[in-house]
Amino acid sequence: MGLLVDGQWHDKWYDTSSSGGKFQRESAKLRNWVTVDGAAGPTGQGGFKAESGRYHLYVSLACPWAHRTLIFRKLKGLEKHIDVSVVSPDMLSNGWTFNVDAGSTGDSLFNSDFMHQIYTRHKKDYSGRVTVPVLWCKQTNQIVSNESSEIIRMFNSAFNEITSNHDDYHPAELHAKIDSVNDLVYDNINNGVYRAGFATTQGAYEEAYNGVFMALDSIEKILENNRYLAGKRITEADWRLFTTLIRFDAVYHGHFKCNRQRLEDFPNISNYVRELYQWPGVAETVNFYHIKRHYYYSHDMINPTRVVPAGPAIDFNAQHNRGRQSSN
Ligand SMILES: N[C@@H](CCC(=O)N[C@@H](CS)C(=O)NCC(=O)O)C(=O)O
Repeated sequence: MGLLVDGQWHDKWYDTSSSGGKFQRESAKLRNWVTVDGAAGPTGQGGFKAESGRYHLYVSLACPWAHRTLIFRKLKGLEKHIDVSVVSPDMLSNGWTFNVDAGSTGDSLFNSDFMHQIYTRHKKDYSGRVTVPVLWCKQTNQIVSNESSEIIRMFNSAFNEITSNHDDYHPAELHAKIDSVNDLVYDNINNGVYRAGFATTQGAYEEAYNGVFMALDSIEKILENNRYLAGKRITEADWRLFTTLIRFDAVYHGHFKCNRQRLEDFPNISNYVRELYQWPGVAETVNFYHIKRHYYYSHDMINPTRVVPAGPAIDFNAQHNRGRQSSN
């Protein structure tokens, strides 16, 4: 684990000493948008027109943020149009690697050894964390975006004319609702589990832990009367939550100490996560070997023996009861 400073790799864990033991996530720095006609998006530069074969996605199958982009690539029929390289689950002194023996597909564009080489290929003297996902433009040889929440919005709409898939997971009439659910889920659940797991003081951990379960209790209530988080219709808010939920009992409950309850103990959430897991194409994006191996093996300051737990045994293919809610 580390970061680039003026293009040089430094092996360095997150510094929580100046923040009272709190983990603070660095915001993503590369924020251009692929658009239908190449016009600039809400942030960054223009020039990235949606075209088949022009973009490449770098992901980890362990990472919940990268997982969102893989799900949208599936749901939106983009597999033929956007190819993918998968890093190894082991993120050690060189950060993410393309070590094929350790579970990577290799870097199919440049045959690089390390993900940080993709960032320095983009900009020789890049400074910052080397995160996945990354959307790469093969035509201009640069990173378009390293922000998953924006990559899924590009995938949701920019390629519709190419794929003829007009499914919309961010419909205009639900923007406000989706934003409010996303705020609750991002701070307290998606990032909340990391804030609990990477906290280095008791107080910072407990604050994050309380947020995780406050938000899960709210979600459990929402799902009592609504099939999905924004009502009747599945939206990006559901997929953004799903990638944390599917990892929860396997990793966040134990490794990140989010252990008031397992998700299996929440009747609505546990059925809902099964419905989403069983959604066509989605199970293929979930890889529990990469998920467990990454966290338990890479974070040796949390788990110094690097022993990866064998369980839990959970059947995500079991029948769910969703669809019986009075949807509103
Ligand atoms: N804001 C980013 C966050 C991505 C992120 O933090 N990815 C993690 C993997 S789960 C990572 O690559 N971490 C490496 C690091 O922080 O050095 C997004 O949502 O795309």
